[in-house]
Amino acid sequence: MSAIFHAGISGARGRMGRAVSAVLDAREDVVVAARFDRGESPDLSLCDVIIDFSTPEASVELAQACAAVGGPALVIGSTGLTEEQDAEILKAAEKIAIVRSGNFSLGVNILIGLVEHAAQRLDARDWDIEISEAHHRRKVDAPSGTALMLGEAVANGRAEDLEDIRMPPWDGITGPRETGKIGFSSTRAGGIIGEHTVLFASDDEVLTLSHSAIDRSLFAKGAVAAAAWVRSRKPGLYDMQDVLGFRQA
Ligand SMILES: NC(=O)C1=CN([C@@H]2O[C@H](COP(=O)(O)OP(=O)(O)OC[C@H]3O[C@@H](n4cnc5c(N)ncnc54)[C@H](OP(=O)(O)O)[C@@H]3O)[C@@H](O)[C@H]2O)C=CC1
Ligand SMILES: O=C(O)C1=N[C@H](C(=O)O)C[C@H](O)C1
Repeated sequence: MSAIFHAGISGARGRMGRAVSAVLDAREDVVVAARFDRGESPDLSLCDVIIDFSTPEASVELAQACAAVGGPALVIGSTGLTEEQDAEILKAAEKIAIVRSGNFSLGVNILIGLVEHAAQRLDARDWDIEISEAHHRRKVDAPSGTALMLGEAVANGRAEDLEDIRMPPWDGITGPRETGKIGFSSTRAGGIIGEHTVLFASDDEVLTLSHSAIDRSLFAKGAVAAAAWVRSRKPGLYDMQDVLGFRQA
């Protein structure tokens, strides 16, 4: 058995916080040293690593607080951060190790590589790309963090900046589709856990790459694997590609 570590859960009473709690409680090598929500201040010194699925504001505050005292390490799953909030997380990662991902599932992290590969090989002059996602009615941000990661994968494959090729949602008299742009669309309904599809369409054929999350515990298991990985890393901003060993040296 690996060495015991002390974990904290931020957003502990939320959907993901409860899923993380269940995964941690089932492990013999983890002591849950802190569980906290809005308005509660954890004793950071009790934890080797904190897993955070809360809100953009709460994630930034937590990262700043941990960075100010040189630890614990963090796993951040919150989505919907602004560019400024992204920059604050990056700054905190100069002082502590942080794994951040919009999706902790193995399947999505494989999908990212497939999407980048396809985007690199399918000529942007012939192939249009649309990214669609569906989630439960309580999700507050759109497009999802995963959809944006898939957009980044397309942009990397095409050697472009996502912000330069991202289109506003289709609505009204839009005119014809601009060559080389990526469209995003979102559905919010019922209890859908998380569906993502990247559609590549030419005049002659359509290729779809997609992922379905069947149970929310999927993300919790990935986040706990990230916590076990990051607690002994040096300061820096990491993602699931690092945790899974997919990053090329
Ligand atoms: N990366 C991934 O794989 C995944 C990411 N997510 C993302 O995780 C986030 C949370 O999702 P979900 O669990 O469904 O949302 P919930 O709304 O169910 O849970 C969020 C929790 O965070 C709490 N919270 C709010 N402010 C603070 C704070 N300052 N400190 C600590 N906790 C706080 C909330 O408390 P209160 O209710 O009192 O406000 C609530 O308990 C979202 O951004 C979602 O998109 C979700 C699934 C997977
Ligand atoms: O809010 C959710 O539930 C989810 N959020 C993440 C996202 O924004 O991509 C990951 C997952 O799809 C579930």
